[in-house]
Amino acid sequence: MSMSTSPNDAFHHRSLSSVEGSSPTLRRTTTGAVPKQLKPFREQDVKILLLENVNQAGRDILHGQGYQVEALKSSLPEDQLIEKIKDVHVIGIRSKTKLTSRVLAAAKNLIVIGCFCIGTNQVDLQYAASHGICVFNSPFSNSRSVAELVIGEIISLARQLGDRSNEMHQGIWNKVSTKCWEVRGKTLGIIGYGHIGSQLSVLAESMGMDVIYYDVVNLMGMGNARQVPTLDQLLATADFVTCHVPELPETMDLISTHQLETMKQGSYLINASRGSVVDIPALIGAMRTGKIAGAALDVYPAEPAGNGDYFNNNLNSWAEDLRGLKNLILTPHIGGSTEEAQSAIGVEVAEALVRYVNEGVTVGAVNMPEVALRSLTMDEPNHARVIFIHQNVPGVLRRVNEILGDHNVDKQMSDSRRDVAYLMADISNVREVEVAQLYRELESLKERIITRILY
Ligand SMILES: NC(=O)C1=CN([C@@H]2O[C@H](COP(=O)(O)OP(=O)(O)OC[C@H]3O[C@@H](n4cnc5c(N)ncnc54)[C@H](O)[C@@H]3O)[C@@H](O)[C@H]2O)C=CC1
Ligand SMILES: O=C(O)CCC(=O)C(=O)O
Repeated sequence: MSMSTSPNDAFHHRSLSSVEGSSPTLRRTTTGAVPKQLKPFREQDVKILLLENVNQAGRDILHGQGYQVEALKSSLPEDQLIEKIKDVHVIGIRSKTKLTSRVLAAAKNLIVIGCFCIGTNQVDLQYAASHGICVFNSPFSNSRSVAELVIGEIISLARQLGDRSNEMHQGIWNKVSTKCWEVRGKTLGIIGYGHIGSQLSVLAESMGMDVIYYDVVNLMGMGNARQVPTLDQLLATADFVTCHVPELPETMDLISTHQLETMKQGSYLINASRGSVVDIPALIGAMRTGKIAGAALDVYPAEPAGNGDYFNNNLNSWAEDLRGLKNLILTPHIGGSTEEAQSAIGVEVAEALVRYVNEGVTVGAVNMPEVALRSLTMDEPNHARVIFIHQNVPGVLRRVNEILGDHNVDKQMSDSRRDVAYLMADISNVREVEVAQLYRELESLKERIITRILY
């Protein structure tokens, strides 16, 4: 049975008591009616693959639905991923699993991807959308954790804490104050003033720093922070420069030789965004000359799939040069790795996946139009929810409404995003045989990407 499409399986509703006991998404509607769980499938038929050690809180929510959940601690190399993804309906990943068009082409049953992180650059979002695969992420559950890590790094770099600690671990007492600074009164330059950048701005000002930021969008500064018109102006003014932009073609090597030359003598660079944003060989050169007095890197162009002694020249050709530098903090992509962030992300993304699988709701999706209708309730036993993902071309809605026309459409919503449109309609008083007929008719439309009927 293909869970994404078939309405033909036996009607299957859990008893109310078992639903209430287990469902984290169960809530009363504003009228007090209990939402009906919409399922054309048995929960145990829904196959979910979770990679990269998704937090237990998220796993519990998915297990609680009765889905089949396989959770692995690390990511998978492409060929193994292609094998594994073949029969799953849902995949959950973090930042390391690359869901390329090649991988997604093998995922014949996949209807939804959960990125248990902020970044979605690891997924071919357009390919996914054009194949009706919805993608969710957690847009800000780990922002505070990243901002706090950066605050720790600013102070650590200013005081050369990494070096002093390493020396003490080797038995060396090296009490120095030369080129060690307070951060009070220094200028922090934030590149990318989104969720993380703006949170960091507030924390930095509370330590007495002046904050400037550069962003491609005009944004209101928090507190006394000021937006500057060019990246070069930020680089020439800031004592500490920190990057919080997404991975995009425009942010590739955003900090390279010219930008490092533009920075102040003896300034510091932090990158906890994506490894492609900083040209690391150029940074190595700038640190060797003393132009850059210290740096902190949390992200790298190539990162290993799991934990182990992988940070060497086989992974990135310059890794051993980096490891030899002074006042350089290297962390293994832990910006969002706190208990608080991981459990919040686990809950947020798992709930979005459950809402999508069970109710077809796309609110919060990063590659699909956002569509929601209020939940069907137990008071509406013979209602069905039609979900029709289709190419966004003229005439489709007319044909869909011709098919739905013999039924009472209680409510309907449709929206589009680029080439893909998403229609959701609740129809009342339908019999199972009619559901199957509706399904067949919608499937026969040439613009159809995915049809799902939930009841
Ligand atoms: N190290 C880690 O563990 C983590 C890393 N991240 C990375 O941090 C990035 C930023 O996260 P958020 O602040 O939540 O994203 P966000 O989307 O809230 O903010 C990004 C900001 O960058 C701006 N921007 C885009 N292109 C730009 C450019 N060329 N120059 C200047 N500004 C530009 C945007 O206008 C936006 O204001 C994420 O995309 C992700 O890659 C996120 C979480 C954890
Ligand atoms: O912790 C993770 O797996 C990834 C964090 C990250 O880079 C993100 O949220 O974009």
